[in-house]
Amino acid sequence: MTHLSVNLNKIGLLRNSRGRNYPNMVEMAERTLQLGAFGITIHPRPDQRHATYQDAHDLKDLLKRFPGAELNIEGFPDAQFLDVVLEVEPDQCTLVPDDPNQLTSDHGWNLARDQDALRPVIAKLKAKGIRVVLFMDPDVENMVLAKDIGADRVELYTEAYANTYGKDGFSDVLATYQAAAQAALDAGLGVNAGHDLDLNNVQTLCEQGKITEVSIGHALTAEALDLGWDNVVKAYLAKLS
Ligand SMILES: CC(=O)[C@@H](O)[C@H](O)COP(=O)(O)O
Ligand SMILES: NCC(=O)COP(=O)(O)O
Repeated sequence: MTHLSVNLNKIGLLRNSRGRNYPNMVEMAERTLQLGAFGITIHPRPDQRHATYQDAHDLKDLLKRFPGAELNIEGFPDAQFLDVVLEVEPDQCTLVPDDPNQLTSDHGWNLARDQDALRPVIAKLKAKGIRVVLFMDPDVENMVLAKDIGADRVELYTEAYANTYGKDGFSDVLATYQAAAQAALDAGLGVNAGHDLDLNNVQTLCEQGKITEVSIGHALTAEALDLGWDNVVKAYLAKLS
């Protein structure tokens, strides 16, 4: 079974578009956890275009009422992000190499270049008992280094997987992800996955049992426009069970 962490960025985007607290992030998170989701993910970006730093605090308070459920905060480790994460102390922090002005996350870490900057950040987060995940492209050769610099898990960036799903050449791309997941496991890392996963493509990625957790938000929110939020969360849980 693979854990489902629902990314609520797009709930924040809708909320922020009208300047009122509707839809309410905490209420949507509570509803999602009551449906059986393993956790909640948010990715507060420096411009707080969707998830905010205050959401991180509010969701941490909510998660105290759901023993066993987890809060995952994703983002680039700039000073403000790290201050918030070290104060909130989520169960998991996924470090993502995004620039502030990126539309969305679109690449994993270049560990050969970034390892010296990442090591102290990872150590500081782990000293607080926070599980640290590195957002990574599915490159087999980087997994040992990810472990060496202190990561607990990697999150495989799955846009390439999603873009080729069901098309010519997909089997080769799937093999790349499965090999990267196995290399991470062999290096002593846990394996998460995320970005552009959806109800159609998520099961194939997870069926070999190598993926501990998927975080899904954009497609899940769009699918909920057709199927309803509760039905979509339940559908993902069924696919991942
Ligand atoms: C790291 C990643 O791929 C996603 O978790 C990210 O949160 C997507 O961010 P947006 O919701 O801003 O596109
Ligand atoms: N880390 C991936 C995530 O949290 C959500 O990505 P997406 O489903 O919004 O593409």
